[in-house]
Amino acid sequence: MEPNMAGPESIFRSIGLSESTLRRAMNDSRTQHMLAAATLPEEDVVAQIQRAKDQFESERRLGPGPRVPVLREHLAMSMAHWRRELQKSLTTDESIFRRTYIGFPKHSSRTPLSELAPIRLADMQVRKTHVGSYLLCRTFTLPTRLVAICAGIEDTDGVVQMLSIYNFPGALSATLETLDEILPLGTTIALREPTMKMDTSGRSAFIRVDSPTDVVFLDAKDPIILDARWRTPAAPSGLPSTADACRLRGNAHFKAERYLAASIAYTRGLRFEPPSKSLLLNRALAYLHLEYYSAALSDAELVIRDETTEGQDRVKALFRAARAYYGRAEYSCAQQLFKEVLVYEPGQVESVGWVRRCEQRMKESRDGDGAYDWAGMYKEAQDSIHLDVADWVGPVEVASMPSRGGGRGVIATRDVRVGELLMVAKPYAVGFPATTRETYLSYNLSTTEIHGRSRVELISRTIAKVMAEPSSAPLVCSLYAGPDSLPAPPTYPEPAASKLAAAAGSAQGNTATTLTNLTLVQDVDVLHIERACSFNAFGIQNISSAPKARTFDSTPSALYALPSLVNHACAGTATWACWGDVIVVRATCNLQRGEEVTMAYVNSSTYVDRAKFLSKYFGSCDCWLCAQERRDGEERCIERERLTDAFRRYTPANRTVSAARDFVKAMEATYIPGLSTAGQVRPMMQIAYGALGMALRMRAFETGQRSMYGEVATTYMQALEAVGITVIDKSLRGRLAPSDSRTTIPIAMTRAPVLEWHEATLQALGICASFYAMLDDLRAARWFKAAQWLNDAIFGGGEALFRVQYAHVFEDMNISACFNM
Ligand SMILES: C[S@@+](CC[C@H](N)C(=O)[O-])C[C@H]1O[C@@H](n2cnc3c(N)ncnc32)[C@H](O)[C@@H]1O
Repeated sequence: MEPNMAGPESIFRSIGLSESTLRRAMNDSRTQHMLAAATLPEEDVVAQIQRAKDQFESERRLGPGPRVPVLREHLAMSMAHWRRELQKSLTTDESIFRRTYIGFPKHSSRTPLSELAPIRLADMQVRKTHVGSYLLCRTFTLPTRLVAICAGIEDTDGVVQMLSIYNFPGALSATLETLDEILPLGTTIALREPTMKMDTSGRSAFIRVDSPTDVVFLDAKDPIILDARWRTPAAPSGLPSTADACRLRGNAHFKAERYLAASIAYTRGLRFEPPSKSLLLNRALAYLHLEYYSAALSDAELVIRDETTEGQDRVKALFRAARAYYGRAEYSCAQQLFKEVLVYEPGQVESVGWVRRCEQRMKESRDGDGAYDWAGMYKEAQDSIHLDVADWVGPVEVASMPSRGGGRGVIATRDVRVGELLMVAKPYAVGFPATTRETYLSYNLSTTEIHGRSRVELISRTIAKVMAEPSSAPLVCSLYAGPDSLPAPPTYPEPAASKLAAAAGSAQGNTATTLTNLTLVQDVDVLHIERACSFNAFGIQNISSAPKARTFDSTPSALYALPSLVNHACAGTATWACWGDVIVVRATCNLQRGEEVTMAYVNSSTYVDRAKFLSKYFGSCDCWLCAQERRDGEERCIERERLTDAFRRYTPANRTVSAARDFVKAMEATYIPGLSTAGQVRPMMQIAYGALGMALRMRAFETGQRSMYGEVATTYMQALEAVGITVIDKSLRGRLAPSDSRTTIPIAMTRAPVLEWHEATLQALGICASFYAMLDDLRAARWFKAAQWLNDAIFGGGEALFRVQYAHVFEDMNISACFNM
């Protein structure tokens, strides 16, 4: 469900570097280093990952060894150096490339601090996770970051070591101001079951924390701190010492859109003056921006419950609580509170708007397909990746599928028609490709892939959400995490689809104080989350934007709940499309009750391409299309890919009718009549016929030979047949039966095209345009309807969506009049 790698050109395009930055970057040694890594041929990526695996294995075999001491001054100097480097990279145009590994075994503590015994740095060993122990320490340097947040720490004996905390919420791409708020000088922490490792140079040791929940931020009044005797004096933190000063500091962060830093500053303020309403209200707002809705709700409710709260404070608290409920998809509760705001401030424009939005969301989650404004969503997705719509679960449920990894799948709960809506799901979390100068290369040891920033951010945001919305943790825990995952994924029927869907939005039972003290209550298993992302993440190709080249970091990466339980089939019984970050699944054929809902994880016509992609997730695909193509033999499949690549490399001027005819002929020759897929679904033939149709259309247009359009129409009909569409009326001229009205559709409305649905709609429009050019308005109108039906089967939305989606095509083909025919 993720894009493949591509060459440097598309990588740079996907990173979004400007020409000037690109030129500068090309002269930078780190760029060359990144290019060398990112454009490695597949075998080299595999080899690099194997080397990393070997290194982990040899460290495991070597076993624990003595700690490598480090001098306080040296550590302080290198921290200061890395901090300067970070500052420089954040304030200059320099590009930075960060390399990280995911998917290797790592520890996340599940034992509460109170049940752990203290350990000192001097008693720790390298290559060891100190299970059963905690390390009390405090930072004696300012923090910096590479992929992880780093700082120098000392224990009560004054012994020092470097600390690296990976996956801290909000720390990816954090500025120094945010880092200084998370880990200011003199921060006292307890590290649960810490791991000491050697760095990659093999010269120095450091403490590596993978799960941010293993870091416990200690309050000055904590018994552990009260009992501690430090050999060295604490470094002055420079933090404000009154609630009001913390509020001002938080407000400054808030203004600069550093919402995590703001929330931490407000939290510090609340330690001085616990019931401060303004601090609670401000923090609730910061949490809303961070999408930590349960935490926001908890703060707002504290203010609401206080009987002395009145006036603007009450209005703000009600409004923020309502926004939090809305974020948790509890639209009815949200609406009730927005209405309460209107009691205090009748006609307040914002709340009036929100009441309406709640109404619309409730309608969507109740009524499904007809309640969504598909055309509006399409337009909205052109400007914003985040769409505001409700989830909807249609006639589907989770079922036991023992032969599939994870043991589950999704089935229809009743008979379903082609094109019927099956589910609409908002993402659990989304990560975005690099837009700044900071680029990530992440080597995945579970799937032997290379990822970019989008995957690194997805993992980090998933961790943050599990921490901020603890009630959603079971959802993430239950996702399939690959064959090596421990513990094994839960067996069917738990958790059922409805529970998964509910957990995605609801936060019942949350303590909702997750970030209050920066001590996070929900333990996070980072390895499971990394692996769950590996096996369930979707690469978002927004239907409203031009398709992007598949590179290691070209598209946002998202995690969904119920859609993650749908198994793969290249010719699936359903198809998925992303409207912004919202995934919409529809049936591609008529389904009987109990029939499995499957969809293609990778949308490619070529068997070779699909097989390569899927082999990383599960052996080979057993869908009927792959079985058919395998019968043709690997050589022919490779030949089809070669022919397609060769034709695609032609310049437009060279894509002549005769070149396209040769392409069709050569492609036909790869199918053996009788033995192979001849006469059945042949997605590669759609490409060839599509190319010929296009070449013929260009020729007809250039020469003005109207008679040529007949062949254009026939060729496009053949293209449609190649993707499984039954063309009922292939006639090019002559009278149609009197019953054949303009609205009679000349194709069988029994299944959507296999794989290349967008091409199929364009080809049906090409047929329409051909009849229109031949002055056959009746056939043109009928093929126009066929194109709309093909689009409807995949996207729904009827004529309204068809109009916005293909407006430019109607204009280009000069067929806009067909709407009125
Ligand atoms: C996104 S999950 C799908 C749901 C999964 N079956 C579960 O129980 O959670 C993807 C994993 O399901 C399994 N799977 C999906 N489609 C499959 C197929 N066609 N053949 C074999 N395994 C498949 C693979 O193990 C794959 O990595």
